[in-house]
Amino acid sequence: MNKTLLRGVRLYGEGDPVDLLISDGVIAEIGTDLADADAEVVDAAGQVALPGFVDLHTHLREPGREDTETIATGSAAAALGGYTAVFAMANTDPVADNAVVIEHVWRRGREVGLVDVHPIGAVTVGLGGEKLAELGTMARSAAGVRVFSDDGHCVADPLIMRRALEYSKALDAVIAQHAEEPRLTVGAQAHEGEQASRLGLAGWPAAAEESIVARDCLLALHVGARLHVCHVSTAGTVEVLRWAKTRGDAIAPQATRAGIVPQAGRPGISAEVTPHHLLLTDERLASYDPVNKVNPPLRTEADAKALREALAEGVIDCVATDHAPHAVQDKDCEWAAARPGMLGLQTALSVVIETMVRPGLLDWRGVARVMSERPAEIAGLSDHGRPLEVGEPATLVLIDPDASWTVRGAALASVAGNTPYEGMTLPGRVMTTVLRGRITAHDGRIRA
Ligand SMILES: NC(=O)N[C@@H](CC(=O)O)C(=O)O
Ligand SMILES: [Zn+2]
Ligand SMILES: [Zn+2]
Repeated sequence: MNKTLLRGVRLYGEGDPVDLLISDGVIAEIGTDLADADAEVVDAAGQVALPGFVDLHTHLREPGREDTETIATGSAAAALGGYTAVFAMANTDPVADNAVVIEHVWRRGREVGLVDVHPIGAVTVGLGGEKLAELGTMARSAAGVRVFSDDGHCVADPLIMRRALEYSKALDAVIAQHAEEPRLTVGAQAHEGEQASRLGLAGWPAAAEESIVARDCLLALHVGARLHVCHVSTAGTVEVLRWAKTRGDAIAPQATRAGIVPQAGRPGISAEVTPHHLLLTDERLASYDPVNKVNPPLRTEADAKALREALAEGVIDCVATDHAPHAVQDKDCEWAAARPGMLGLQTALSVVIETMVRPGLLDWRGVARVMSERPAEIAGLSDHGRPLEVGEPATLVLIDPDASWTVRGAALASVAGNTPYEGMTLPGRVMTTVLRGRITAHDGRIRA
């Protein structure tokens, strides 16, 4: 059966409920009282339909750390979280800095088939920050890489960063930067501020992020290339982005006159925020529980508030999970020895509802924008983040907006269980995820 009838959904949470007939991977009909004898019927009364989510920042850990996540388990977590496409970061072992590793991740993602897995290529060889990786070879591989990042590490050398931006421009790609001036974060354990002083933890100053973001925006504007800022965490970064985006719009014609042709089509400077930086703050560090350790660190309530407002306003373009599974032995240990990172794929939507929808900062159209349309646009995906209209790909998610659930790390699909939301009851539930007409997850279960 290649037909599915979704009954009683509200498109973007707006208007009266409609039925959606999916046939051969596309939305074939939208109307009321639709019927089709051959279709599988999904009763979705009262559920909100949005385009499938796109995560620009996922750590799938394969190859190398399959004891914490695999492409199969990470894809399952993604589908259960409402995602139809994820971008897999390059900090695997071996590093995805060449076409062989890239094509392995790409092929494995397709074999699993629950979500479109797009490998991100490393910017520098071995994430070492010294020598550019062969971006062109990765771009021309079967995976057609269009996002490059050394995430986990900052491309700290300004000349390497400039060259990376120049090459990426020629390849119609984007450089996603983990903005952290490494000289300012040597030994850092927590956001530099009152809480870190109280707890005796070495500080990670906001300026370590903001200085790199400012530098990279200037470089991207100078060469007319595309820059994407990963996991924005401070109010100051929001101010820098606001300035750079305004300047980007203003100087584009001048740049063209000076012979610098800006990369066409997609946004020049873009940025993401994680669900955990929207909801959690360094108040949580008082327990010294490393489940709260993440890079960049949890900041203050004033920062979180600025991030929520910037996301609502569009200064921050999208939500990305930075889903970062870690083994028990790397989390269940003393704070200083623990690895930074938290799970995010299955909790992202609920955290966005809690922090953005409930307080009235975003409506469901806004959720579609920050979790699907904008990330798809930034990465240049043409078949995700599409409007829910007849003839468009049936790549979508159905959400029960009134449900709530209690997070249990052990019950999540990831191999690892390091969720900071353990025991928390969060609003909204992903009911069904559909990828090109195929149901990948339904009612909390994967459909293989
Ligand atoms: N976010 C994290 O704290 N950790 C990430 C790396 C990264 O995103 O910088 C990881 O790979 O574990
Ligand atoms: Zn990072
Ligand atoms: Zn990351």
